[in-house]
Amino acid sequence: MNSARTLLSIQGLEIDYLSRDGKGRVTAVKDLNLNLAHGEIGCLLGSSGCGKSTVLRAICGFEPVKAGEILLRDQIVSSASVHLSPNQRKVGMVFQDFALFPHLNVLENIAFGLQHLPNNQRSLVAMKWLERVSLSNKADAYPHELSGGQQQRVALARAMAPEPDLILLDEPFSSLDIELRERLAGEMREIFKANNITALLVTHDQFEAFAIADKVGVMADGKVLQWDAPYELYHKPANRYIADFIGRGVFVKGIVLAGNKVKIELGELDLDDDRSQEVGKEIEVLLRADDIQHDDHSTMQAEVVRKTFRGADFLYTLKLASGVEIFAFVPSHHDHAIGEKIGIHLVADHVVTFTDEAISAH
Ligand SMILES: Nc1ncnc2c1ncn2[C@@H]1O[C@H](COP(=O)(O)OP(=O)(O)OP(=O)(O)O)[C@@H](O)[C@H]1O
Repeated sequence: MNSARTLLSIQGLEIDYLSRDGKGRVTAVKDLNLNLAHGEIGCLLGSSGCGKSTVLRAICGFEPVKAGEILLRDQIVSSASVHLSPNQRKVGMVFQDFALFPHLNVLENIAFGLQHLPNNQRSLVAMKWLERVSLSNKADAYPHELSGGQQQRVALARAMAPEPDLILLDEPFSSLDIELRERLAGEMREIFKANNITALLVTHDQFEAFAIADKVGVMADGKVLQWDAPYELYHKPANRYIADFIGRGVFVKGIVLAGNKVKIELGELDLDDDRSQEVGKEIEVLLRADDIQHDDHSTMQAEVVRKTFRGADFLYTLKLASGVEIFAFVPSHHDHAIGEKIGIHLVADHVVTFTDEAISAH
């Protein structure tokens, strides 16, 4: 049963389409589950074609569902036998290209969704929302006179003004410059939190997802594989696919030692596991770029084989004596040449291991 604070609940959702040759059906979403509480920001993260947009369209009421249920405020709005129309759902949508009306000025764009209010109220309410996105000085401007980031804020104000229960955003940063995206994701989060807005967005960019969302669902092949806080996804990935998809890391071989430890080429790590592992068993250990620290005084050496300058740090690809390549973030004032050997040590304080399909994460 849903908790009283759950706003959106999706259970066992399945959606299919007519196949391109028209002869059968193809499944786009299957067995998808998630819950979003009031005031929470959720994000579906996955590569192209995994079914993200289909889920948003189904929540809006634009896509019929084959099985499962979508509930808003504990009311079924979509199932195999129930289908509320989009305007019965109190859901707002922000499209990828913002879809502002070019012939209306900013204030008129926002007022457009407020037809239910008397005329004298519409401009006042639209102005209030324009102030909330810090654009009251642009009320008379037309969309083409605004920057991409400003257009996005107008689109947000327009979606928020009718005070829907839930706002859905389809790739809200994809038409903006890459450098802007993370900053705008942070700004959007602040606007949603300040106005207690519940929102669900989709993106294929994990940095955007992490910058904005309280809960992120990693999607693959029509399913949400893990629905969790960004920190949990990074540090406690539920399976190998997620560990691989999130962050920069590699899997290295380890041997379980007595005392619940694991030995890898770089040293020993505590498994700290409730389920003790069989001594001598070979397992895989996830090593992220932030688990390796550069240390000039370390006797453990690795060769720089690749490096990417990221401003504050370099992402080094380092080759160990065995030939295994690992990643390390190193502050950018440590500028080492390709081919140079540098000292490193292991700083992993949580160990993510995989044995065949099973996983344990600490
Ligand atoms: N109208 C349609 N008819 C047939 N198949 C469709 C239709 N819409 C989507 N699909 C298929 O359903 C699957 C999921 O599509 P969807 O657009 O939801 O993915 P997505 O994760 O949002 O991708 P993207 O990031 O590229 O937009 C894809 O395999 C796609 O080809």
